[in-house]
Amino acid sequence: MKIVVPIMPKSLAEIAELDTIQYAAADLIEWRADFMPMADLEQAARDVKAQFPKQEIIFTYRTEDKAETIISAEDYATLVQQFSTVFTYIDVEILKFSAITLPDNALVSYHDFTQIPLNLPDILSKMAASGAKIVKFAGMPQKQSDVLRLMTETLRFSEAHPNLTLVTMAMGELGKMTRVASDSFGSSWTFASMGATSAPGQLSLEDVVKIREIFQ
Ligand SMILES: O=C1C[C@@](O)(C(=O)O)C[C@@H](O)[C@@H]1O
Repeated sequence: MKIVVPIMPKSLAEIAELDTIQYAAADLIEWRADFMPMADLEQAARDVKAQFPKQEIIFTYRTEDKAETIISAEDYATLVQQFSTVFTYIDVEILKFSAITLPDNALVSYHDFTQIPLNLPDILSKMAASGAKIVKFAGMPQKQSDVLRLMTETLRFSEAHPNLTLVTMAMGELGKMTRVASDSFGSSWTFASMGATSAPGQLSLEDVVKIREIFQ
């Protein structure tokens, strides 16, 4: 299981202040660009790359969880085109922006902040049908059986699509175990935090590293 650590800088100054040595154990860095003013994104992209010269970086402009992130489909598509060539992977909310032309390094994602939907297999199938090589789902369980269902459906889907990199997690307190047990149910990556979390239930990078050492 690869460990992804999100960074969520709100300004160029915050990028400059990042203590990047602390991120050494991360296999991948996720730059959550949606916290930055749009006008600073180009410069910020250069600065983020300079801060993490040796690590693979995912560019993510999340719109699903923020009512205030209002972006037109055209502007979102422009962002995807512009930054897909700059970073290792680019997160694309494909079910929301379905008209988009996916770049080769797209990682398609869908989030449900209220539930683990009963049609999770359909959601995964739709995302896989986009042709992306990496498919990610994060949902909010309401009960323990939701967590088990996410794990069961993930395992089933990963076995049916062995060439796909599948990434799933249950958010919140109930879902914490999915963040350390990814390998055992067919999810390839887990997201861990450094300081502030970018989603409820994320464990710290330090804790995930420890747990991974015990499991391996
Ligand atoms: O898609 C994900 C997963 C995530 O929502 C999580 O639950 O850890 C955190 C986000 O930063 C990332 O883009």
